[in-house]
Amino acid sequence: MIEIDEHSLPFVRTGQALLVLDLQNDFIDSGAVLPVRSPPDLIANIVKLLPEFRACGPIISIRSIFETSRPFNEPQGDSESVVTDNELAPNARVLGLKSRTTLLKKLMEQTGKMPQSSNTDFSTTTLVVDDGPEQEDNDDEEEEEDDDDDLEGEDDSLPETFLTVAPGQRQKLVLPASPGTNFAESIVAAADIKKDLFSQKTYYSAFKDGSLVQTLRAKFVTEIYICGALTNISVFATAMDAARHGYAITIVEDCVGYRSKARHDEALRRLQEFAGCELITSTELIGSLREKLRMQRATARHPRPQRPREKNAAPVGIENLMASLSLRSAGIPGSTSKSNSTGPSQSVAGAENAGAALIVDDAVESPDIELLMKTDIGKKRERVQSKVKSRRRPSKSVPKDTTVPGDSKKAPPNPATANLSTGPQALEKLPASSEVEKKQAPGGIRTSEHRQDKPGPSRLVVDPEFKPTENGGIAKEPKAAEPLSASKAEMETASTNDGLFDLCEGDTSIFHNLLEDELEKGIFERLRDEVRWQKMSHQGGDVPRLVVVQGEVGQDGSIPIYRHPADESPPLLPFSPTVLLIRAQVEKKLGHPVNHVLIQFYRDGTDYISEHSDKTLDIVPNTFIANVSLGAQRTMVFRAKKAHKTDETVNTAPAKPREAVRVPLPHNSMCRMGLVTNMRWLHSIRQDKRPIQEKLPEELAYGCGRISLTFRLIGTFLDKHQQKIWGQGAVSKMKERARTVVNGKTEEAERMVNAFGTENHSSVFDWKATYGEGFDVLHMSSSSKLFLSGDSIADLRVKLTLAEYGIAWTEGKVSPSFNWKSGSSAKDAPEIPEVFPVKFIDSDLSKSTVVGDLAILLYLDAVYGPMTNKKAKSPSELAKQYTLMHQSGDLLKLWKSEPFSVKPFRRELDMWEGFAKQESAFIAGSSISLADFALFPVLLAIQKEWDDWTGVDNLVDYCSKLRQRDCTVKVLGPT
Ligand SMILES: O=C(O)CCC(=O)C(=O)O
Ligand SMILES: [Fe+2]
Repeated sequence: MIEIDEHSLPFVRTGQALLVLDLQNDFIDSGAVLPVRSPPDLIANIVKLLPEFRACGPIISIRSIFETSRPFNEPQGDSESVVTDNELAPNARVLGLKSRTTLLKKLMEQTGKMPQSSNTDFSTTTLVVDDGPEQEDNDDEEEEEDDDDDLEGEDDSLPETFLTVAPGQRQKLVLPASPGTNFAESIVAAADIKKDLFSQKTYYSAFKDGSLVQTLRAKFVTEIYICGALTNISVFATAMDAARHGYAITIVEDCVGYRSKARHDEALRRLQEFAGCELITSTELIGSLREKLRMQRATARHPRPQRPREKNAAPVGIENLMASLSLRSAGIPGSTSKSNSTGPSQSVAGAENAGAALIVDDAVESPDIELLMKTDIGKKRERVQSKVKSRRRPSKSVPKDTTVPGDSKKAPPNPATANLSTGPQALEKLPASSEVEKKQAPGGIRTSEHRQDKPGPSRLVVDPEFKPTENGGIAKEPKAAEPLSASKAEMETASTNDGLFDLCEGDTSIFHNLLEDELEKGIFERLRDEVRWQKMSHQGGDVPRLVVVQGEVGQDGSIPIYRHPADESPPLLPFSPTVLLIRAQVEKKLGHPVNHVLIQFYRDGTDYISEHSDKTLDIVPNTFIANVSLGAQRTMVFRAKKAHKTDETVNTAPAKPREAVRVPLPHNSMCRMGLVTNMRWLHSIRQDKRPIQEKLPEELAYGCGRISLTFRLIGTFLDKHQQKIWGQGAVSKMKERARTVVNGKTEEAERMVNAFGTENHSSVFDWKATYGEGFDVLHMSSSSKLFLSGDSIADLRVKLTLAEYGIAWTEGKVSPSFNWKSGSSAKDAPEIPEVFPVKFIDSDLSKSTVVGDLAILLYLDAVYGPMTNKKAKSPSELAKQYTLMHQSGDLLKLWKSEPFSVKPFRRELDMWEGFAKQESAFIAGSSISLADFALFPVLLAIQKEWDDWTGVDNLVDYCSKLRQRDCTVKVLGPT
């Protein structure tokens, strides 16, 4: 085997591209068939952005042309993800459809019938929604337009899913060679025909036709910016696909067009949540691009020292290689081109259209790191290496009537003193002493001043049995409280631990060397192999990291519950031994206990968590959130939230890129995040797709895997049956008055999701007003869940039944147990079976759960099957169905028997041939039944390997008939 020294490989700086989607006459022209008129400045914003972006990376304009009808939001393989009204929460749907309903009524009056529609965003919901009362628009962001669903005067009978036609329907849009597919004039005028690329697609997603990835690869693009139309259709499908390809994606918020604000918002929400997309405004992006160019010019004028290489390392070859290709430079002012691999390493690899995106910037440290950190693009470029930096901005005073758990009253730090050399010196800016011991804790938390057993900070104890204070158990709010900060003893520990302090709002710190040697040794591997990781899936894709939730289980079986907007949460398991040891150290540093941990495994640099604020509905006020990092170093990016419209600066301050602080999180460190920072800043762990030559050894350590443990002190609890809820974030603050949990997409769930949204975008957040009443919502998802077993026959049996009965489901996967030491599946985890049985969780209020394929079949048949709404089957019919269902197992057993013996197997096949030969259409009678769902997957599996089907012609016919059936096509695709 040839060993490759990764560090001697040529080093190429990767770049970004702008995708401009579907800006064609059918959508943009004054006579557009499906006009996209929101936001009103859409085209103006894009036109302004194009020349600015061009200087930094390729622009690829892509239009759509109809080829064949494309499925969307279906489970099968080539279906694409888009957002239609069906994906909206019920209230948003009412909002989104309000004016459409009026329109529809008009249309009905005109035509005397309903518009034809199949599988459109219009079909299922419009008919049932009345013009409800005007909903309050929760969105308080100044720059966003009002709900602009007003399509008065336009033909809205066309669905937005313009590449999908129902049988019998005529395609009206994006027809090949029609003027509607021409790029809009304004876009052509703003294009640079020599530099920009133009392409076309026949799917919603620009990636599905296959050539885009190659184009991007050839240009070393790893970051994609997307603009165009519609946010919820092509932009959404493209970004979802881009995420699957591993690109870092940013949506230019005011450069994506839509027809419905509700669908636009939902698409952006999902893109952030599921695809890790970031949002940026065109003004911010232009600011960043300019800053980047300025940096490049400065760099060109003052070449930086080359990254140290090992003495005998091979020379960097890519510059020579690229220089020898006769490619055009985009001619960026100030850029230099060097083909000398031994000189200072700035060089331009001038690929066609790539522009500055390929500038090789190989410096160890930027002389102007401050600047880089301010630019959004610069952030992605810059490597914060040995010099990490603590930046703060002046703490804004929080309005009196605002609940700010853990707010700071400290004097605003002077930004001028928060410079590169901060680091441990910043300790002097810590408050002189902790207020924690003195503070009146919220209801349910007892402060014990004198802990005899252990030295260290005083201990807060959350008691699930707590009696409420007069305001219902919550801390007296909205008094702005002192930050819960480290005690003096703690600070001393911290100072010897070389961390970073006073970050963001001054209440957030990084502690290095959290665990002592003895505990630290081998902890990554121990934890990795100890906890039972779960893959979570959302929208057909996996959440980009593995997760597990652990917590303190009370003697009565009660558990803390942390709610945030997600379709599903893994079940809470008791703290495992290694986690308990880490928790003890964390509590020491925090000065208060924690009772809940979300453990996440970022398997490599492509795993990430998108930008968010932690939701404080269930987090006890005046506490910290602790993120412990083990394994490979990653960077946490804090980005200040947009200014709130009540913020006095908002009308006077010019739009500028939002402040960002990048904090490296080394192995064995802990980020102690204060709730004021959480309120005013978003945080994320972005994808890190830099080539390994660019990464630091600590970023490459542990096979690039990182485990984070997010500890919180939770004040909301569930009883052991997970049926009753009480405490801080629930309606009842007292256990004695615990109320029944609410599941499904209810009005209360929607209010809770809206409240979460408010917390995510408000930099001044009124906890009491938003969360004070409490929510009893537990599971929000209304679709049923299917956890596949990996046994293809069992899984197919269930899926066919679901598809036949028209039950919507989303698939989850329970990750198999694995042994990270050997990289194979676990042999030494006997308590976890190798194959989990297939599990179905229904969408009913009690989330009825059935395990095992045949059990699920019986359940589905009983609850959703034809017997439930038609006349009951006769006992003899049922007897036949159930018996044959059972007997399909015998066939499977014989087929799988080791050693395989032909005779009994043949005999069994002949028996089934007998059933198939009977007049009836299906195996147990004239209609499809459980016997078919159970048998057909077995026959399909046999057909894959067994060739001798002589004498069983009826069985063969039976198989091909079932293979053509809708339910099978839905699950397996067409033959
Ligand atoms: O992995 C991390 O350190 C961040 C996790 C996080 O922010 C969260 O789970 O809310
Ligand atoms: Fe977080």
